[in-house]
Amino acid sequence: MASVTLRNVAKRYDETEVLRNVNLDINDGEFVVFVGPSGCGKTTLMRMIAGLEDISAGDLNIDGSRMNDVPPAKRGIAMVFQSYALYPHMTLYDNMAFGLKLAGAKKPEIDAAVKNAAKILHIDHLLDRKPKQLSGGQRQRVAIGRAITRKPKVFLFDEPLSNLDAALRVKMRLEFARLHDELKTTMIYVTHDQVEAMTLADKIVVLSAGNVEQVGSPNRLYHAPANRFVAGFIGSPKMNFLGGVVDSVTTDGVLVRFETGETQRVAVEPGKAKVGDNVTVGIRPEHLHIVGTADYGIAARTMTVESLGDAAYLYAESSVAPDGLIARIPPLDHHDKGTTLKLGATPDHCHLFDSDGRAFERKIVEVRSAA
Ligand SMILES: Nc1ncnc2c1ncn2[C@@H]1O[C@H](COP(=O)(O)OP(=O)(O)OP(=O)(O)O)[C@@H](O)[C@H]1O
Repeated sequence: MASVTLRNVAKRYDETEVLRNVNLDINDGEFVVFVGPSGCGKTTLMRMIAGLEDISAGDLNIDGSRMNDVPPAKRGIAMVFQSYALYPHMTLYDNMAFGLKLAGAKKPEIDAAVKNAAKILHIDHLLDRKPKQLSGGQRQRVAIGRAITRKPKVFLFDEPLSNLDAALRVKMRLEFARLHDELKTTMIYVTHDQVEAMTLADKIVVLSAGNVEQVGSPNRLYHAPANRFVAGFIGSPKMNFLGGVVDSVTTDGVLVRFETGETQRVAVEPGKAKVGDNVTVGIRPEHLHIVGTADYGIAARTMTVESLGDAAYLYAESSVAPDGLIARIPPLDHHDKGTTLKLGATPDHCHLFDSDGRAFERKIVEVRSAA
C-alpha cells in the first residue's frame, strides 16, 4: 500500500499543455478513479504516475519519496493496460509468472504468487491454457493476475473494461470492487464511464481539457458538483440546465425567473447573487417532476417517452432549456407527443450555477453529510 501525491503537476508536448496544475492526494489503500471525456488527459496523468511519460513540471511523490526521475520498474507500481498485453505463445501460468521470473524470483516463490493470484481471480482451473483459448473477461483477469503477482504498492488500471460487452463489464466491475476489498491496495483506475467511476471509487477525479474540475467522493460529486461541467458529467441521464435570471434573493435561497415569466425557487446560499444576474438552474431527471398547476416550474412540450421497464423517461422541449429536458416518470405513465406539461422540482433538489458555470453552495443536509 502507498500514498500518491501530485503537486502542481503539468504535462506539455512541445507547445501544447495537455495537463495543468494537477494537485492530488491519494491515500493509502484508496480506490481513485480518473474520469472525463476523451482527450481530457486521464491516460497521460496515469502514465506519468507509472513513469511511462515524463513530468513537465511539478512533483510526484509515492509514500513521501519524489518519483519524477525514478524509472518505472522501481516505483512499486503495476499497470494493467486496456489491450491486456498478454504473450500469446505463453500459457496463463507463464504469462502471470513472467514479471517475477524476470525479476529473478525463485521457482517456489513464483509458483505461490501465481497460484494465489489465480485463486483470487477464480482462474486457477485455466492455468495451462493460452490467451486465445480464453474469453475477454478471462483475459482481463490474467492481465490483472500478472499485476497481482508482482505485489505492487499501487495498481494502475487504464480503461480495463472497455473491450468487454455490457453484461461482462457489469460483472467485472463487481470483481474490481471485490479485488480492492480483498487486497486493500491503492488503486488508480481510468475510465470515461461515469457509472464505473460512481460505483467503484472512494474518490473521483473529474478532468476536462487538461484541468482537474473536482476531486471528491461519488456522493459529493452527485450532490454538490463544483461546476456545470461536473454536474453535467456525473449522473445519468444528464442533469437538465435551464437558463434564467435572479428575480429575488431571500434567506431561503434564490428565485430564478425564466424568459417565459415562469419561476423556480432554488435552495442555495445566495453568496454574491444579485437581482438580474444570469444564472442556470440544474435539475437532475430523477428530481424533475410534472408539477401540474403549481406556481413554479416551466411549461414544456412532450417529445417522447422512453420506457426502461422499471422506470420511464419523458423527453420534452422548452425555450429555456436549449439541450431539452428529461424527467423520470412512473413506468406506466403515458403522455402523447406534443402535450404541454408543467415540469419543476422542489427547491432543495435544484442546483444553481453562475454565468461562469460555478456552483452556488446548496443548503440541503445531504450535501453536508456527503464526505
Ligand atoms: N505523444 C503525444 N504527443 C502530443 N499530444 C499527445 C500525445 N499523447 C497524448 N496527447 C494529447 O494529450 C491529450 C490527452 O490525451 P490522453 O490520452 O491523456 O486523454 P484521455 O483522457 O486518456 O483520452 P481517451 O479517453 O480518449 O483515452 C489529448 O489531446 C492528446 O491528443
